[in-house]
Amino acid sequence: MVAVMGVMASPGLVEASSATKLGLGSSFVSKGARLGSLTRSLSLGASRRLVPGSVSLAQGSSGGSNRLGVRNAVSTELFSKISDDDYAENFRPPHITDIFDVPARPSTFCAKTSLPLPEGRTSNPRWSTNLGKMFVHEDDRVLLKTIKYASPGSAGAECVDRDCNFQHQWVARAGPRSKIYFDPAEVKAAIVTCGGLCPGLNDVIRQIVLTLDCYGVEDIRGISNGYRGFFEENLHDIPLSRKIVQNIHLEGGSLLGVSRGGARTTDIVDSLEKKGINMLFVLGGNGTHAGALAIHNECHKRGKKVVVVGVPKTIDNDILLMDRTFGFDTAVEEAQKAINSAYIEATSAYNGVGIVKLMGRQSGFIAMHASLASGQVDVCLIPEVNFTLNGPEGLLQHIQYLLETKGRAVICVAEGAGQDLMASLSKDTDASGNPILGDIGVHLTKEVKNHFKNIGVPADVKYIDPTYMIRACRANASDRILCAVLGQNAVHAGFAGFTGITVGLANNHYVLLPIPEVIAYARNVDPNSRMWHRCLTSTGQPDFL
Ligand SMILES: Nc1ncnc2c1ncn2[C@@H]1O[C@H](COP(=O)(O)OP(=O)(O)O)[C@@H](O)[C@H]1O
Ligand SMILES: O=P(O)(O)OC[C@H]1O[C@](O)(COP(=O)(O)O)[C@@H](O)[C@@H]1O
Ligand SMILES: [Mg+2]
Repeated sequence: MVAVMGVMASPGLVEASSATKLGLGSSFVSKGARLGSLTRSLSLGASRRLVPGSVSLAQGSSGGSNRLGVRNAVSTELFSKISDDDYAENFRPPHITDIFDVPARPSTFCAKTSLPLPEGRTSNPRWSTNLGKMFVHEDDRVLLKTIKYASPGSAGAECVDRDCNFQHQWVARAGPRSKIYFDPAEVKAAIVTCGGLCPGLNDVIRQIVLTLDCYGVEDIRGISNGYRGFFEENLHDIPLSRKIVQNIHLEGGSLLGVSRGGARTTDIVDSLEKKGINMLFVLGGNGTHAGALAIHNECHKRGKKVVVVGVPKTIDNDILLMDRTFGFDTAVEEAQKAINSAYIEATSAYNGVGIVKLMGRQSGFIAMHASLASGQVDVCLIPEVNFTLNGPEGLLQHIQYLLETKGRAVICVAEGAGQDLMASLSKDTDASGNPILGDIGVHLTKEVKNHFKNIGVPADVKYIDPTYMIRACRANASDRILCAVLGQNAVHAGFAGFTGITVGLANNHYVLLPIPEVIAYARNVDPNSRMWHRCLTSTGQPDFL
């Protein structure tokens, strides 16, 4: 059980001593922000699930404090003492045998051949001799966090008590098990891709199909256009095989198509039942995984032996507990072309200003990493950090200063940044419930042009929006490897009987995580993180507040 204990606010832990020109001080997030998310997760947490990342005293990686709107110092008895056992319980991936009485059988996975097994055989005799130690032990675990912080005030510290005691957060290791819970001949597998596009979707689809094939599964289908493909009459399933997927990774997009909206769990599970699907692979982000969890719960409620396994897809990299999600690396790399173009335009023009907008609805990871990587960005703006346009500390004044001192300015802005600066802030949402954002790139461009026009200084402002070009491209080599391992591990997890889980790269190892742990809230850039400070060090920008 979780025993509540108090942690008194100690301002020294979280507030920077002095606000420097670099603005590091004001970027520190208050303890209140952190506690806000813990309180939220606990009060919402019907399942008593813990969100380990949300209990830091000194770090605010869950939604910038500006988003959570909780900046007060906290002196109430809010913190929970979380034991290693609590973590073990919360990270235990749900298993089909938790609910159904299903016998284990020897694995049919054979990585070396896709040839059908000889008549009457359920296992391949070559394993023991040829494949050596290929199976993961069911008790293998990966340590999620590896740093022992000496103080809650240490950079990036995540602590659950005032002494910052080390917590063993063990999570299940991904990979093929020697025992499986499905007869491949009886498996009807389906793959669905939801939400927005992301480089690498086809790689993951391909790897799931190839791995299913290695287990001996023949009935594999793709669901068209996301969750809608389950119930929209004009959408038809796509048969999948090793041959069909062989070269799909050479193109961006999704062979199956994507969509937003259509979170009709009952209809989806009706469709699963009708089609006899018992192994469902769901590729998508936070919303998709919420849908996958609902499907998993509904299947179990109906007594259907179905495993639901997620593969996190988010170009924004906004899923908790993972080192990175596939497509992110490619996005950062593709963004370099746009930033470099903005830089060339800005440096070649007389008083040139280059503005590049990158994706990142709530999380500025792409903008932050792309800015840091490029070394050509003077100002990086992300949703997690507020800024002002006007006044002596405002962005426009700084651009003027850059033109005076460098003769150019390059701005990289995440699409979710500065939403409060636009007059007609829309409350509309897309079909999935995501906020429809104002175009901060267009707004900034207009404001910069107006500013220089008003003060009678010529400025040549160029705006580049490469967002969909970045999202639609094929994955780079590094992401393709990530996709390969995640896709393969998703199948291993399904055959091993895990359900309501997702696969991920955590602390450089491949792991299985219960879905609620990764979607408790969107992962954000922590304005107090070392990475954001590195970005600020590189750009040299002030804090604009
Ligand atoms: N809370 C939710 N519960 C169930 N399904 C959801 C939920 N949020 C979104 N979905 C569904 O998941 C799919 C993808 O969601 P979306 O937010 O567009 O993309 P992403 O999965 O990348 O976050 C959509 O079909 C949407 O209707
Ligand atoms: O135009 P669309 O399809 O709504 O996509 C735009 C959104 O897609 C994203 O790239 C990723 O969103 P998802 O993770 O929900 O797919 C966001 O950064 C962006 O706001
Ligand atoms: Mg979403």
